[in-house]
Amino acid sequence: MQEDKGALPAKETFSEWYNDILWQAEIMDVRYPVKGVYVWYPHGFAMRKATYAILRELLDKDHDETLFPLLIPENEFMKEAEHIKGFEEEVYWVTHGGTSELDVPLALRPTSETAIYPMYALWVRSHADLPIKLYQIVNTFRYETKHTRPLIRLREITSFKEAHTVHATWEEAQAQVNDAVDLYRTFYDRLCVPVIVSRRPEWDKFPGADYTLATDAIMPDGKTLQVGTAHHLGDHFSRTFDITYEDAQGEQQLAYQTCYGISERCIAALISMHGDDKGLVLPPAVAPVQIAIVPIIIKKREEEIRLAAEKLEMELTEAGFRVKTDFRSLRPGAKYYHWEMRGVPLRIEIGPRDIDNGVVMAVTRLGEKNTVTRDALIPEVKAIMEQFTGHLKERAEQKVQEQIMSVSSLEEAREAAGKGVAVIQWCGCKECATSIETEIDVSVLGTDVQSAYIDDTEGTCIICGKPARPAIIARTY
Ligand SMILES: Nc1ncnc2c1ncn2[C@@H]1O[C@H](COS(=O)(=O)NC(=O)[C@@H](N)CS)[C@@H](O)[C@H]1O
Ligand SMILES: [Zn+2]
Repeated sequence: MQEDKGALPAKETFSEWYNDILWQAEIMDVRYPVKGVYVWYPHGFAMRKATYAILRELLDKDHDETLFPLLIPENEFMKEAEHIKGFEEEVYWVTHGGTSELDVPLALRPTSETAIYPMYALWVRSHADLPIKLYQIVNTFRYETKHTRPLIRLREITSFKEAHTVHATWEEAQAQVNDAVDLYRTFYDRLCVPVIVSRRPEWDKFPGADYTLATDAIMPDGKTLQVGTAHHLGDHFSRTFDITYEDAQGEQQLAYQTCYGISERCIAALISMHGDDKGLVLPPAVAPVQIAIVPIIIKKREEEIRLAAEKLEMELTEAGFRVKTDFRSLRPGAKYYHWEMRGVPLRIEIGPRDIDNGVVMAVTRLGEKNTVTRDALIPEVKAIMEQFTGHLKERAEQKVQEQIMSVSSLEEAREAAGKGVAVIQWCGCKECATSIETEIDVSVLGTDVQSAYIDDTEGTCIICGKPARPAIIARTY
């Protein structure tokens, strides 16, 4: 890719910064000629690969990965009334095979309940077949009419992890939803992204669910991004798709289900929360390049310095790091700029003086300088990397703490919603929520909030004065 792409906008002009970083750090090419559909650059794709490797590691502990077809026949898609209502405006249809019209139109999966559950009905016979815990990571299609945005609001969701589980009882499904939320917390912790978990209001739950627990990240502009959801489906789908099992007494019972999903919004969140005016700042766990070696060449000792750099790269690679040595004929400063833009957590400089003194200079992406003794290279680099991850977490937690504000009046809530998440007391009824949402142009994100920064005190509703519980409100993506 061409080197000089002009200056990155300052981070506080977040929207411009976000669009530009996708190009400057070679994450996505947004020039593909279909709205809401984008192309992964190799660097972005390597980030996706490392990020989803963490998600798979966590899921594979007690799920199996699988793959269902993309195409869903209309008769199956149209079976569950709530689900249809929720998706009929969003689903793409395939109506022809070549020049001949299909006898049954086929939906491009917006999510895969209606592809998977007819098969679950064939697979589930006895309680011994339960629980089923499967997931797939696929592309899904939603005809989004709101403003589309790379990684945030897509028409082709390229990295849609959807898990679908089947259980013998409502309680077991409830426990699974809680496990799913715990898994999401662990996943986002590994990305150093703080999240807030809450129960979506009834009118905002997943179509066909009993309830939805959502995971929200607070973006630098104060708007929240829903970066994961877990749904208790009750027996709504098992009734519709006849997923029943024979219990120990030989009786036919309806199964209980959950589903939970994450998309590439997880990457949007990690780019946005950690990045700065110089570009990406990536947690080592997801950085395609974890260490950039920059040799400081002087003519008369060029060969020796080159050899020393190659040796460094070999040792660090053998120790399991993802390393790149930059031998390009550019000034060191231009090389620093290049790797900082790509969010490389650690740069190692090696020049003639370093070789003479048996050291290397290790500089983290946050500008922390460490003189590392050459012989203790691996343990010291490992320690610096762990420390760097810790600093990223602290920095993100600090920022999020400033963006959560408990308020006791609508005026204060309006003020807070411009900067982040406002915690208010809400009685839980729709009328009060509607007046809050219309009055100060926010969404009621949810209740039963699980966050270290929000204590669960009782109070009186900000609108009607009735007994209330904490609820979070914010502007959202
Ligand atoms: N148009 C979109 N672009 C990017 N991500 C999206 C889009 N729509 C939804 N998502 C993400 O995908 C997650 C799961 O989508 S969902 O509709 O809430 N849930 C489901 O589809 C359920 N079947 C669980 S897999 C959401 O929490 C959100 O983070
Ligand atoms: Zn009220």
